[in-house]
Amino acid sequence: MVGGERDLKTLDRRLSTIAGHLLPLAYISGGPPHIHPSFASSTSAGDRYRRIHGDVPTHEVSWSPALDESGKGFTDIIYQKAVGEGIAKITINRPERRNAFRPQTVKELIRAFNDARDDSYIGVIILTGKGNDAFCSGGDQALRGSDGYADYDGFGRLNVLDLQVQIRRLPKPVIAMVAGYAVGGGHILHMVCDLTIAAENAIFGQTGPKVGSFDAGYGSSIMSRLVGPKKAREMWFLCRFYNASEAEKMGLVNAVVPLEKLEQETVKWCREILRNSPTAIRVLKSSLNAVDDGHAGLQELGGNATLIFYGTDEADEGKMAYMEHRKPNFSKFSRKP
Ligand SMILES: CC(C)(COP(=O)(O)OP(=O)(O)OC[C@H]1O[C@@H](n2cnc3c(N)ncnc32)[C@H](O)[C@@H]1OP(=O)(O)O)[C@@H](O)C(=O)NCCC(=O)NCCSC(=O)CCC(=O)c1ccccc1C(=O)O
Repeated sequence: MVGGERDLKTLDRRLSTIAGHLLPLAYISGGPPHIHPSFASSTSAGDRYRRIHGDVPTHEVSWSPALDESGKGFTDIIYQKAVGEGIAKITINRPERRNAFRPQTVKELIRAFNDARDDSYIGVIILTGKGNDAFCSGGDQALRGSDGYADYDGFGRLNVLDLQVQIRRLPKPVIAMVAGYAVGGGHILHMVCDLTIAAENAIFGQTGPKVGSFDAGYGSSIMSRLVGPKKAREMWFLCRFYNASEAEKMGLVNAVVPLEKLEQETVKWCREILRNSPTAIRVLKSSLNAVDDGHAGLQELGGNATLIFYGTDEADEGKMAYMEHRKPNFSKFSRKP
């Protein structure tokens, strides 16, 4: 093949690739056609990715109980890991209180999230609530005192704020799996998760101003990002509840599925993520949070750059020179344009 012919073929191939990525006209004029998330696919039938990888498996997941390094059990949560796949599931287990959290609940959640972060086999974490009535109804109002929420030791705390930061900084995707109520501090917990899969019976909303509370941190700023400043004011000022399909339209959730399919669909999303590069996912999570998280967000993103840089010969040359008491030879590394 002569040069010109080859160039034309390359151009033709590139044009068809670009065309494949463009939205169909119907999308642009009338918005996307409604595809039930269960049937939505990451790839079009017959494309190369699908031929190589096949469909995302939908077989039933098998959970086994998990502990953290302390070996201590949990009372307020259930911590599980999927057998043979990198998924952890953390369940708030106070259904008699609509999964309201107390300081003990939050301490246990922090322990479980820490463990899932440290376990290199785990790539995705699901946060959910026990039963079908509630994901989480926020702070346990029966334990609220003048200095926060107090349980065993009598000291008031707002340790759920530490949990929110932990979820944001955790370098693995966290998926909120919501059935029933996600209200008050429970609504904020789902918002700080990376993705939310909701059952058709899910109900979302803030209640703080009704019960003399508010979250002026992530609960306000992240919400404003998710649903827009006007809608965020509506949610906080009026304290209305929104059903799953309203929440989906507002951009609060990624998908709405029948209640009986909730875990199956959530696990499918986990499996789809687990097929992808963990480092790409890690850096993307920190970059998607970076602007909103200010210096802490940049620090997280910057830490990822350092982590990746340590894997290069250039960084290794610096370390080896120090260890061998010699000058580093950085001249062999190009100053890339
Ligand atoms: C969730 C409901 C809408 C469910 O209604 P329904 O299905 O009819 O059930 P009920 O009969 O109301 O509830 C069953 C049972 O559970 C108890 N319960 C439910 N929620 C709580 C709760 N949050 N605290 C304590 N107890 C709760 C309820 O009393 C019943 O018990 P009985 O013994 O049978 O009476 C509805 O239950 C409801 O509206 N719940 C209250 C929701 C709420 O207002 N939550 C608190 C919002 S404020 C908050 O979460 C602050 C949290 C916080 O820590 C914080 C502080 C400062 C900054 C940030 C944060 C933060 O981000 O979290």
